[in-house]
Amino acid sequence: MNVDKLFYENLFEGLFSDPCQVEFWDGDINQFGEGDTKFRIILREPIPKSEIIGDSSLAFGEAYMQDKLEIEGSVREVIESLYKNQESFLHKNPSYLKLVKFISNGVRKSKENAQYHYDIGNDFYRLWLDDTLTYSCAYFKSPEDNLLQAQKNKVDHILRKLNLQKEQRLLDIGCGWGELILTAAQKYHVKALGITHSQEQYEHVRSRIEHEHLKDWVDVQLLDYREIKNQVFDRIVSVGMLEHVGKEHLGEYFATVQKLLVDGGISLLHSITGRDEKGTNSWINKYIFPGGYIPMVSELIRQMESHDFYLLDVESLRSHYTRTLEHWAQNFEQALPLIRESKDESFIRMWRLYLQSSAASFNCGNLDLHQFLFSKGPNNHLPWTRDYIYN
Ligand SMILES: C[S@@+](CC[C@H](N)C(=O)[O-])C[C@H]1O[C@@H](n2cnc3c(N)ncnc32)[C@H](O)[C@@H]1O
Repeated sequence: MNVDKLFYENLFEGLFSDPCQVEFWDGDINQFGEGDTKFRIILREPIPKSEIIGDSSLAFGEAYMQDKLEIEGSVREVIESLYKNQESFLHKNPSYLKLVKFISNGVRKSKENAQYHYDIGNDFYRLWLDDTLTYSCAYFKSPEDNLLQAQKNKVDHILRKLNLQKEQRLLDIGCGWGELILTAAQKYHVKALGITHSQEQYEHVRSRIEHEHLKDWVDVQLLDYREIKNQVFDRIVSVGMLEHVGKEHLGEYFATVQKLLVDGGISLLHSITGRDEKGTNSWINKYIFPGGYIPMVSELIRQMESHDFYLLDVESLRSHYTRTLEHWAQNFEQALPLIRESKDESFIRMWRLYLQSSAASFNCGNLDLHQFLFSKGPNNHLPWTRDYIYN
């Protein structure tokens, strides 16, 4: 028997928690696990052993992108089947435990990283996000909520938590396509500033401000969170942006919020959180979110304490992110004929893997989503119960 095949057979043996088949490049088919096969992996050509040993996530992710590896069945189920067998997965993929390399996300690098992900066409994002182009975990108050409703629920939920008062100044760090700042100005009559690194988001928000006649209330600027000078805010919110900051810069993020918030001011941080210090997956880091780092809850709470913030409330929305990703992944597949007009197959396979593997990670609990509410110094004006958020 060919030595390469033995390597693969050892690798796949006991790797998945479900029975599956692997079809090799020469037509040989191996069954792993007993019972009805849940999925089938087709290796159209061998992936070099050195690549798998060096970094299995990267090696298999790239093989999938390049169509050297095909999956018959659900991509998400394959990844969940891996994650559910955590011990065997880690034993066979020691490279997975490597700590993330030091990443220096200075202002210039952060901008470059953000533009890599976001400036690939608003038309592309329009095809699979909801109409408000909200690109973060939604909030499904009822199982019947569609994605648009759930994204609006999320924005409302956050704005309620912030306990906004008329004429207050609100800063949104990483405002995306602007739904939160526009809604805040319309519903609560606050003065809102949104910042983003993405040129395309910036132009979209500017045109929404114009169309919705909100020039006196809402502003958007192309700025890094470290570039805001000579201004203070009563409320600071950041939704789905901290994941871009990087482990080495978390302190800088909290120091910035500390500097920009008035005494007694309130901030809400909505971020993906992880369960170990690895912080990110190497394939995701190379192809989807360069410079990204998923912090642990404990790291964030330590940062809040060392920057003298008062933690008010923490909420997990993990299952809501699984469902959000299911919506995005389904919209993405439905939009494929249109996506194919501007994107090639390797891009499509890359995004499919990103959306499906993220859904698997949230569903298996490797990733979570937390909203943290905290104040600069004690705030004695907030209502005494959480009723103000829910009523
Ligand atoms: C996942 S999107 C979330 C957008 C929006 N908050 C939402 O919920 O739809 C992340 C946002 O963070 C912004 N961003 C990333 N790095 C940034 C930085 N260093 N300074 C300011 N904004 C940044 C991106 O430009 C993008 O707008």
